[in-house]
Amino acid sequence: MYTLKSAAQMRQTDNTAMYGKYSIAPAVLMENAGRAVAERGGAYVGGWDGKDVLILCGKGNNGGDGFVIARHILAAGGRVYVYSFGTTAEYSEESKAHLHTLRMMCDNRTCTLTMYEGEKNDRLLYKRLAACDVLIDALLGTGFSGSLREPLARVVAAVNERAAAGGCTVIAVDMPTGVNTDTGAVSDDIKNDTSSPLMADLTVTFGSYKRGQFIYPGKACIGKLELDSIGLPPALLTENAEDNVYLLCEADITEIVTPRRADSHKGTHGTIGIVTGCGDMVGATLMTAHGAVRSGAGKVFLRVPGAAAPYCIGKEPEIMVRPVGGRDRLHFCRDDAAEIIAESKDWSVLVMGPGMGKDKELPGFIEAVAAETTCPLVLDADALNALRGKEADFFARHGGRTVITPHLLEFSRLSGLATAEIKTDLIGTVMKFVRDYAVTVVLKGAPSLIASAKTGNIYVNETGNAGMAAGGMGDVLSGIIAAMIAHDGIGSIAAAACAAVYLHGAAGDYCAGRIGPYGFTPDEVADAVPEVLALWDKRRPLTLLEKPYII
Ligand SMILES: NC(=O)C1=CN([C@@H]2O[C@H](COP(=O)(O)OP(=O)(O)OC[C@H]3O[C@@H](n4cnc5c(N)ncnc54)[C@H](OP(=O)(O)O)[C@@H]3O)[C@@H](O)[C@H]2O)[C@@H](O)CC1
Ligand SMILES: Nc1ncnc2c1ncn2[C@@H]1O[C@H](COP(=O)(O)OP(=O)(O)O)[C@@H](O)[C@H]1O
Ligand SMILES: [K+]
Repeated sequence: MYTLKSAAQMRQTDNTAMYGKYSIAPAVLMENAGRAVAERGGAYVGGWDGKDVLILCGKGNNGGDGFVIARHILAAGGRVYVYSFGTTAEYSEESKAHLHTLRMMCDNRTCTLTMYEGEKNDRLLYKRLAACDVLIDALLGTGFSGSLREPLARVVAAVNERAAAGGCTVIAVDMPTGVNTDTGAVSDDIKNDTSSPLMADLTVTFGSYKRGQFIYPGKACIGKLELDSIGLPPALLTENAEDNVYLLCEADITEIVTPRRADSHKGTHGTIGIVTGCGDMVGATLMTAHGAVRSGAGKVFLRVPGAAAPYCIGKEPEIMVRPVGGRDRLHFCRDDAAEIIAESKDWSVLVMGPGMGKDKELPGFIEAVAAETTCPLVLDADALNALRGKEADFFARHGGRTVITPHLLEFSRLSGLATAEIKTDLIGTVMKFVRDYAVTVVLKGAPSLIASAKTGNIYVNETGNAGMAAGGMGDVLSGIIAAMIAHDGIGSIAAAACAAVYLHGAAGDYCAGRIGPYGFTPDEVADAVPEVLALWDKRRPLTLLEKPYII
């Protein structure tokens, strides 16, 4: 599992490394950073020998890295043309030191340094841009916010134009200029169409991955992403005092979803109660159940309103379908709650939401069931909509054993925030929501975020693909989450949610590889879950030495 840091957390890490007990000299960290870019960038472009490299340096420490990079590329046989957008006086002490060394190396042939003073320098700068093989973006890193100001806005626009024409390879130092480290928001001033962010082919980032590298639209600017420790102490890189955000990796999930015990029986693998559907919607119900079956649930009970039952019975023989109410019953009613509550005493987990419709009786039913049942709840779709306006009270009472799985629009309804506002800071918004409501959240999308009610930690999931942008994919996920909650030995609801989201996306990726980039169905994604589990079993190490990380 990788930690995804915010700009402030990265600054804190750097400061502790430099001024705390480790006492790493600031110029050494900068040296390591610059050297990492030169080495990794060199490998990416097939060596520096004979290459013309334009290096753009901002007035902050990102620019300081650029001075170091120039020195190493020069030593590796490249020609470097460095533009500094800061004045000597503005630079930090370590940047000043590296600027001085670079200045001493300038020979006006293989190494030039221009202190950019305004438009008068543009002509030669653009000529250099038109002729370079590689462009190094050391303009702005973690210090960027808002929209790009001039002259950087026009310079970045020119770089993008040249790169889009296939002219040069673009390597970003730490962050592409114009991408917000915390949110993935990008510079995009609609009044000024030249303020778009820099589009990199390769980004070499330092110490820890940053949140904005994994959230769109920033993620689209990163290109290939490489992480270099730059010699920072590992102990400083994994944990922060608060607000921890992690990237899920396969090893984290295979640790949670342990192989089946050979002597297990159907009771070991949980009994899933799926209480969904309405008279004119049974597809969602069946897809939810199918997701649970394919993810290894021991037993799956499906309870649907009477009118929906004939369309479910026998569709999948392993699912036990029972109608609620008579043959003319289209929706669940408040009075159905007692029957479900009684039955749920034998269930390991209860799913409500997919395809339940919007009948006015539904909120009363869902609230009554949730209040009386004691099993974990997975609430999706119509169950979430039914909670509107009552979520604070509901989560205060049942949040601890509940996973909610909204997509962006459902999350907008629940949080009362506009989707555009949520998108400006996806991670921050979910973090605040979980802190306020103490319920485990799966915010579905690309990427999906999982937030643990217990720890407030956020887990970013990268599996999945645009082929999954199709009706019913979320229903299958609800079933997978339920099966993972019931999975033998799973540590917590949040761990189950992380495992399920990762598995769901991996199954989607498997389908995209086997069937094609889109057009595969939710049921095919569910059917691919055992295939993914089989691949995991093949790759699994014999012994699991570490404890699960997600709690
Ligand atoms: N020990 C360490 O710390 C290490 C740090 N390292 C490196 O340092 C980087 C962080 O350095 P940093 O903090 O100096 O920030 P940085 O990204 O250079 O930008 C600051 C400048 O941005 C400017 N600016 C902001 N928004 C703007 C806008 N919209 N449009 C235009 N300008 C804008 C802002 O200007 P101001 O608003 O203050 O006028 C300010 O001058 C980090 O990414 C890594 O590369 C490595 O060397 C490893 C060791
Ligand atoms: N572009 C994408 N990349 C990765 N995953 C995606 C993408 N589009 C959709 N998904 C996944 O597919 C599922 C869609 O769920 P949802 O929107 O609830 O669909 P539905 O309500 O039709 O079942 C979510 O798990 C989401 O993360
Ligand atoms: K940069």
